[in-house]
Amino acid sequence: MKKGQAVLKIGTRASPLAMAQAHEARDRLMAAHGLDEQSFEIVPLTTTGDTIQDRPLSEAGGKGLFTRELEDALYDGRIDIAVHSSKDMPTELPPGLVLPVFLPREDVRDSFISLSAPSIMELPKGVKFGSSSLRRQALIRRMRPDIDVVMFRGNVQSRLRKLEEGVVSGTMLALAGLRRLKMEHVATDIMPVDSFPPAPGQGAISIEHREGDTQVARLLAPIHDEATGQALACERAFLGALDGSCRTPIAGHAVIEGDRLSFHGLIITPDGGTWHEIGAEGRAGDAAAIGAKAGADVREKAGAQFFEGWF
Ligand SMILES: NCc1[nH]cc(CCC(=O)O)c1CC(=O)O
Repeated sequence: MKKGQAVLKIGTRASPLAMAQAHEARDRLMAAHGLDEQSFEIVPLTTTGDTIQDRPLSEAGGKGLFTRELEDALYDGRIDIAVHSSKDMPTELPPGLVLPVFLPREDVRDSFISLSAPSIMELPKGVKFGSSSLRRQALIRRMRPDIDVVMFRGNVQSRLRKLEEGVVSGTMLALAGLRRLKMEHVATDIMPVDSFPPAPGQGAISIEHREGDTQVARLLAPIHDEATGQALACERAFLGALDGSCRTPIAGHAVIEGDRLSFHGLIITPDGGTWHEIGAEGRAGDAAAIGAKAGADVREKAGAQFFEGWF
């Protein structure tokens, strides 16, 4: 792509966080190739996941709700690339599409947000806590079985309003999202990864495009971050081995140091009462195999009855 020539169409959800992620991808492409804004068009699309506000996404069909519209637009050429939160990406892609590019990962941790207590442990007994993530709900219940965990959706602004109105006493958001929105200051506390492990893919932006689109692949190559790609290969393989869906509280976090990878995974019942953890280490180049084995191992450790009733 040369200056003033073809325009790369960047598909994204229309939410403020998704738009920030699309701009980050565009800015990295501009810097890598010495291009200006005229070479790119950001195309915001509304997805099913954005329009359903009244019920848990896990009931509405789970993963894919945020990505299907973008994938249709890739198929019919309305967009050339789709920028995603990796956390929202199903482990299996539709035919003819690839997800080969990951931008350098933001902070993977969850943040606790409250106007009434400095930490989860200091929340008064029995108060309401809002989250729509089954993983966060289960991990909160593990820490505080007395707390009333309620469904809570919507963007950052609407969640903060509900906190002010006293609808809930606390909620949780990915620190990465807050940072990208320049709203880190609303975080009350930051959860440690050991006791509150993040979702597979949390904090990483990924880019999907049509298989065999070599022009786009070449354009994207310089903005891919290899360490993030390896961590994500491990985490997504872990999720895949567990048939990961939104109905399954699963956490998985891989850390890359040089050519080494270490992984921590956890599966937990929705009530937070029972969980199984797994640790794994190996070569970063074996990321996907390490994640898949960790998934198989934790599944065996847990036993079939662990999954009954909620898979
Ligand atoms: N499912 C919504 C979603 N997808 C990605 C992020 C945060 C940003 C990230 O993890 O990269 C969020 C919101 C949240 O969990 O706070």
